[in-house]
Amino acid sequence: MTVIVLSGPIGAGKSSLTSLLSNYLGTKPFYESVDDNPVLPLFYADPEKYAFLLQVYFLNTRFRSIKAALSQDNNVLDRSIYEDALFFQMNADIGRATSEEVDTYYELLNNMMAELDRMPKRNPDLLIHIDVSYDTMIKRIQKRGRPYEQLSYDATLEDYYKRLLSYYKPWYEKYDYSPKMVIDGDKLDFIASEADREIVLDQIVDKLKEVGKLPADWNKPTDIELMQ
Ligand SMILES: Nc1ncnc2c1ncn2[C@@H]1O[C@H](COP(=O)(O)OP(=O)(O)OP(=O)(O)O)[C@@H](O)[C@H]1O
Ligand SMILES: Nc1nc(=O)c2ncn([C@H]3C[C@H](O)[C@@H](CO)O3)c2[nH]1
Repeated sequence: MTVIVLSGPIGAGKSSLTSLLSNYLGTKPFYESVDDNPVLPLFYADPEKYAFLLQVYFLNTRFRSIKAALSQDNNVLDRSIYEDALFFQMNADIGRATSEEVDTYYELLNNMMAELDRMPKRNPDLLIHIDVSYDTMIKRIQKRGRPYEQLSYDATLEDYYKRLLSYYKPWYEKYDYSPKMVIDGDKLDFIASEADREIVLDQIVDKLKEVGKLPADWNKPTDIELMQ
């Protein structure tokens, strides 16, 4: 049984790959709460005021998801608790958190991670990081069309998104909770191209085999459904 966590910038394709992969492997998907997240629009309207609240909201939902995922041991998560501090630290670095909020956040996060350390299954089996350039990221954000994420809503989002991207490389290098791999999200269009879809799924299956986590009873499906 496997627990796979995905990572990557906004619009990289994590939700899309989560649905594809969970169908392909016959596992359960866990999606990040976005459209039902009441704090997200508040954050984009007034980031200084809502950065801490939004982070606590995400941290709480991510803690719930990773605990359920590790307990059930047969899942794909479209973003996980391991990425939470990347967002918070980046927002803190641009002055959107007081030092008391920073201290409280890290204390809470450390408490949660210590809880995970006490679980029978403590870590995921694989991290799949989707790497995208700024151009791809912005195209996908436009394609998906959430109003408050558009540059036309707030021109300063360009800097925010570029800064966010710059935090991912060091984060990925440091991540050591499980084996990891990168998917080239600029080159491989696993939505529109069936050939690219095959390549991405083959890469993931090969990696799962390499780390001894491809379930022995798994059979390659003949028909890959995209549940979008
Ligand atoms: N490889 C791809 N090729 C082309 N379009 C894609 C690809 N992956 C995702 N998309 C499209 O880009 C948009 C964003 O994708 P998705 O919602 O999966 O991203 P995400 O990484 O989950 O984003 P977020 O971080 O905001 O939750 C969607 O409209 C999706 O159809
Ligand atoms: N500030 C902040 N912290 C997070 O942990 C976080 N996780 C996701 N997001 C934002 C990015 C997309 O708009 C949208 C969907 O990913 O939610 C976050 N924003």
